[in-house]
Amino acid sequence: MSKIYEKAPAKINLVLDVLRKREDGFHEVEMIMTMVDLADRLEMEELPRDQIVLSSQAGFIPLDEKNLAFQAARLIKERYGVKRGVYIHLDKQIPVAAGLAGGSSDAAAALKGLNRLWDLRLPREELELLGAELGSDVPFCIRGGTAVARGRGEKLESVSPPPQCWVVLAKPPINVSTADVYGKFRVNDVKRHPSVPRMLDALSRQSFPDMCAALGNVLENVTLHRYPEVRQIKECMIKAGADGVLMSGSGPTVFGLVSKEMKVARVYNALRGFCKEVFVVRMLT
Ligand SMILES: C[C@](O)(CO)[C@H](O)COP(=O)(O)OP(=O)(O)OC[C@H]1O[C@@H](n2ccc(N)nc2=O)[C@H](O)[C@@H]1O
Ligand SMILES: Nc1ncnc2c1ncn2[C@@H]1O[C@H](COP(=O)(O)OP(=O)(O)OP(=O)(O)O)[C@@H](O)[C@H]1O
Repeated sequence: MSKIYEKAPAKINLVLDVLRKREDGFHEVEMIMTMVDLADRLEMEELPRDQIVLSSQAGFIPLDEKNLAFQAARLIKERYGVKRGVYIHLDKQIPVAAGLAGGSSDAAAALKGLNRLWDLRLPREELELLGAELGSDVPFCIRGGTAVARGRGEKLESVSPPPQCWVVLAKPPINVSTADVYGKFRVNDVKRHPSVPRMLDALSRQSFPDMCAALGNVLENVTLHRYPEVRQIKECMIKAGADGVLMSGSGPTVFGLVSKEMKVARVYNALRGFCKEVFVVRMLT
């Protein structure tokens, strides 16, 4: 029986701005997201019975309907009346509740993989619409590449990829709930909104220094205020010589952009003193 494999990469937010709180409780955002080369891997295989079964080597994530990959499989199966079963093995590499969209990317990979396994031939736009039902970051994870995201994150416009560089990711041992961070966020407290056009200009000119200067995330202050260790990680990365440093999503992962290979080891080693989960990756361009 044939197996299908899908990679589920992590995302970082180069820009995350919040414009206002909406009537439906979500926030109107303006973000620029891009994928990095740290990925979960999903293996999908037909089951002889009509059931969704999920397994993982990671002991710390739910494997039932609370898992976003499970929810994705159930959604596509029910929506298109598929009467077949699937066994999904999730090789989890992306830290959980980290601001790296790990669960969202698993859901996206499950939708893409099952579209192939069950020969549904759904166009990408339809998968993105399905993905939006599972979470605000899922449509971007289906699209991949680099994109501006608006609305609650589901309205996408693909843009130029960032200039190539090293990305050091550091996640302190705390789990941050996205709902909590948005819940504590007050748009009137924002002193300076990051500029999406400025970042787009840096990307279109492939200017690494200008990209670093245009980084910005308005959720950072909420998480930094609550978790001083995130602030310490930022300071440590800057001191160690990272060229641009920002918290990703609602945190707590902080990423540092580094252009010169000889500087990467210094940043990595400095961070290892603070937290166990440190990764050196490349942008997925
Ligand atoms: C922080 C980011 O990861 C940045 O990319 C996203 O904005 C959040 O994306 P996500 O984790 O896929 O978010 P969802 O699962 O859709 O929503 C989780 C919770 O975050 C809040 N939320 C999320 C997205 C948004 N635009 N406004 C919100 O207020 C809502 O309280 C929601 O209940
Ligand atoms: N496939 C999955 N992988 C990781 N966590 C999952 C998954 N499915 C459900 N979860 C649950 O979702 C919560 C958030 O996990 P996730 O890793 O997606 O957060 P995140 O990286 O902060 O996402 P985002 O950046 O989109 O806000 C965790 O509490 C976890 O138990």
